[in-house]
Amino acid sequence: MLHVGLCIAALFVVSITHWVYRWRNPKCNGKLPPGSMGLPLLGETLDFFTPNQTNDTPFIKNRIKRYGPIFRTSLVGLQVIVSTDSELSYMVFQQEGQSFESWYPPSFRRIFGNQNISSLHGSLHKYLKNMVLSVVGPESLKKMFSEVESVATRNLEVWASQETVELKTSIGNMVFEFMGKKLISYDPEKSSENLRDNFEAFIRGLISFPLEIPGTAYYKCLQGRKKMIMKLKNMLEERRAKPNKVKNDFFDYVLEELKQNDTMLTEATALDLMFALLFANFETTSQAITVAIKFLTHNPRALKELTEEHQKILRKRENPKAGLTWEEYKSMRFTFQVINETLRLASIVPVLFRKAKKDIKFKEYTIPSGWAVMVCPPAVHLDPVNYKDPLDFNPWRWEDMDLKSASKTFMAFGGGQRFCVGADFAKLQIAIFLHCLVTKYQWQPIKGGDIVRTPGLQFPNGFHVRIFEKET
Ligand code: HEM
Repeated sequence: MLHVGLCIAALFVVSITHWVYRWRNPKCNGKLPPGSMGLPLLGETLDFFTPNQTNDTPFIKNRIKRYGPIFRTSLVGLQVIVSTDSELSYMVFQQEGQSFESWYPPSFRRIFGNQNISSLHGSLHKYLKNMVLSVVGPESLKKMFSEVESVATRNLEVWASQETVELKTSIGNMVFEFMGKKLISYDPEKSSENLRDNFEAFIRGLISFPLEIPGTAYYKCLQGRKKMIMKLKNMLEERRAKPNKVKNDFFDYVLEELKQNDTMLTEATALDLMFALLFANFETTSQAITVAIKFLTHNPRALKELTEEHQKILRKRENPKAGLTWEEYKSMRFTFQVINETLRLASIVPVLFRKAKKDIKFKEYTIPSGWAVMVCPPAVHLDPVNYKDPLDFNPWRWEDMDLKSASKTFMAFGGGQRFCVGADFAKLQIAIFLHCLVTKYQWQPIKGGDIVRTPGLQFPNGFHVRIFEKET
C-alpha cells in the first residue's frame, strides 16, 4: 500500500516538475526570443501591472536591457512575445490578416464584446470601418467642424467662470457629450442618468489584472459595460418604435441598415460598435488634450509658439468673429507638431495585441503559431535611436519630419489595416480645442497633474487648473 502511495506521489511530483519545465521552456520550431515565463500560471503579470510614474515603463525598459528589443513573457495566463522593435512592430501591422491578426485577450473581449470591431476580420471588419467613416470620415469632419468649435467655446466659457476646473473630467465630459450627440443624440442635460459614469473605471480596468471581484477596476469596467449596453439597447428599441422623421444620428443609420435583407450588420455588432466608439473617443481624445495642456504648462516656449500660430490665424481673418475654416485648420503646422509630440511622449494606447497565425521567422527568432504578440508603441516612441532625448517634450523635432499618422517610428494610432479609424477626428478635436484655449484664455495649475501608468495613462489626483480670460 505504502508503495502505491509513494508511486502516486512520485508520479505527481514528476508531472508537476515536467509541467513547470514545459511552462518555463515552451516548445518552438526554432529559436524562441529570450525572456522569462515567470511563475507558473501567474507569469509576470503582477510586475506588468505595477503602477509607475515614468513615461518609459520599467517592466519594458528592464527587459529590453536584459533580453533586447524582442522578448517572451507570460501575462494573465497567455504566452506572449513582446515587440519593442520598430521593424517587427511595423511588420506585425502590415501583415494583418496574413501572418498576424488582430486579437485581444479574453479579458478585453468581455469588456468590448465578442462582436467588437477589433475581434472581427475580413469583409465584416471592412464593412464596420466604413460605417465608422460615415460618422468621422473626411466629409463628416468638414460638416462637424463648426460644432466642435462651438462646443469647445461654450465649455471654456463655463470653466473660466469657475474657481478651478479638473481638466481630465471636464474635458472627458465635453468629448463624451459631443460623440454621444453624434451617435445617439444624447443630451446629458435632458437625460435622467449620466451615461459617461459607466466609463468611469475604464482606462484603469481595461489594462488591469482581470479579477472579477467587487471593488476591482476590472469588475467596475464589466459593470459599466453591462449598464451601458442595456441602456443602448433600450434606446435603440425606443427609436425603432418611434423613428426620427429626419435621419440625423448613428442610431438612425443603424436602424436603416438592420432593415436591409442582405446586411452583414446584427444588433449585437451594432451595439458593440457604438459602445466602442463612445469609449474610443472619450478616453483617448480627452487624455490627449489633458496631457497636451500639461506638457504646454511646463513648456512656455512651445505654448508661446502655439499661441502665436493661432493669433496669426485670427489676425489674417477679415471678420475676427467668424469661426475657423477648413483652410485655417489645415494651416496649423506647429499645432500638429504639438499633437504628434504629445501622442509620442504620452503613448495613450500603451500596448496593442495580435496573434501569430503561423510560425513566423524574424531575424534569428521564431514566433510560434498561436502566441500573442504585444506591440509596445511607447518603447518605439522613447527609443533614443528613433528620437533624440526622447523624454523631452520637443514639438520642434517634427519640423522637418513627415507628420503623417503612421510610420515605423510613430505608431500612436497603430498602423496597417487596423490603423485608428478615428485618428483624423481626434486630431481635429485636439487642434480646435487648443485653438479656442490659447487664443482667449490662460491657465494656472492649482494641484494634481501627476501621471501614473498601470500601464494605461492616468491622472490619479486629476489635473486642477484655474482658467481665466486673457487681458486684451
Ligand atoms: C488620441 C486619440 C486616439 C488614439 C491615441 C487612438 C489610438 C488607436 C490605436 C492605437 C488603434 C489601433 C488598435 C489596434 O491596432 O489594435 C486604434 C483603433 C481604433 N480607433 Fe482609435 N485612437 C484615438 C481616437 C479614436 C477616436 C476619436 C475614435 C472614434 C471615433 C477611434 C476609433 C477607433 C476604432 C474604431 C479602432 C479600431 C480600428 C480597427 O480595428 O480597424 N479612435 N485607435
